[in-house]
Amino acid sequence: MSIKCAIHLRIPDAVHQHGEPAASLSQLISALRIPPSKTHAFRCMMRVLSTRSTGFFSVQQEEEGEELCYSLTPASRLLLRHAPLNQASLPLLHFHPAVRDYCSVLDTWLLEENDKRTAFEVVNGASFWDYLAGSSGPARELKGLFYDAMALVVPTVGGRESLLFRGVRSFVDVAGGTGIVAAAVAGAFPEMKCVVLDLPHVVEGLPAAGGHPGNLEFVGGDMFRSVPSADAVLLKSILHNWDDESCVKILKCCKAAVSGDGDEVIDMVMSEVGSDDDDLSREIQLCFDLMMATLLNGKERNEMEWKGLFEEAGFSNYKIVGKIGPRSIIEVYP
Ligand SMILES: C[S@@+](CC[C@H](N)C(=O)[O-])C[C@H]1O[C@@H](n2cnc3c(N)ncnc32)[C@H](O)[C@@H]1O
Ligand SMILES: O=c1cc(-c2ccc(O)cc2)oc2c(O)c(O)ccc12
Repeated sequence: MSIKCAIHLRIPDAVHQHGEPAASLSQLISALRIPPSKTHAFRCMMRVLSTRSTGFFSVQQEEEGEELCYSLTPASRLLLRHAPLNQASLPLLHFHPAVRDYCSVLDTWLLEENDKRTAFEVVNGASFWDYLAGSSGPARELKGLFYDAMALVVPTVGGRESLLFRGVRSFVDVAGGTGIVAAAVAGAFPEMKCVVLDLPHVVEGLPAAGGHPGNLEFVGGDMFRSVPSADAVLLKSILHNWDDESCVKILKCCKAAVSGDGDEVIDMVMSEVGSDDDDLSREIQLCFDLMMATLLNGKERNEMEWKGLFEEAGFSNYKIVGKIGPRSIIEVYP
């Protein structure tokens, strides 16, 4: 809650604008117009945001008895309004009422035996994807935050030097959202025909929004029914949203669509306890696994589980060709 508050009040920007030396508490109180009746609470919040484990500000005290002064840390730099890698959408997404409310009923949801709905659906009356299609203010706000947050996970798959797209003349980003990854690929490979397939309400109006390379096309559709034909397809952060049966359906549609080398899957491969993955990657994988199990009917999978899905969908082989933090790149061959 303190992070959400810091983002909304733009505390990192106030510290940044103050410049060197670090901003004192009273300078921040004055810049942010905190009334006298709330200065104690503001001080408490700044202290919480400055502990070693929270790490949003570092604190200095020039001399004993003098005021504490605050400066930015790598974490709070990511919350600066104009930071190129601004990450503010992620905490705001998780504090959106529809998300916050479903997270607060997990105890009763876990005990409900005869209800196959996700915790998100129980609380919000619609699946996550149907909710995002809604036209209410909160739905539009969540949709904006969600696609902004997804844009933070744009792995470096799109560069000209990327081996993933060698010899590929056409590719489809299946459920490619608002096309951030596909636009990077299309820009790096102007000779390649690139298509983003996603639900109609997601891609509606996107080509006309401008700023997209000419070789990028948006198609509204349903990946469970059909995927446009191409040399290769990409599935990034998709299969972890779905149960095994749905994944096999999606993969079969992808297999029917590809005429070239095959599919690229970018998702997490759950590491085993004691593996080479660092603790943070493992912790992120575990949190995503829980989020997928409660927000959607999805899950994170270990290598054997991935292998089982690819085999059941009729693919001949697969190879884990790279890692990006907690995520892996898996090539899957027809
Ligand atoms: C987690 S997002 C990933 C978006 C994108 N691949 C990325 O990594 O930024 C999942 C996407 O699946 C899309 N989706 C859900 N159901 C779909 C369906 N039946 N057909 C096509 N896209 C679908 C959603 O609209 C959403 O954009
Ligand atoms: O609700 C989310 C949030 C994310 C997410 C996590 C970390 C980031 O740095 C950015 C975005 O990812 C999601 C995702 O991959 C998904 O399939 C569903 C929901 C979410």
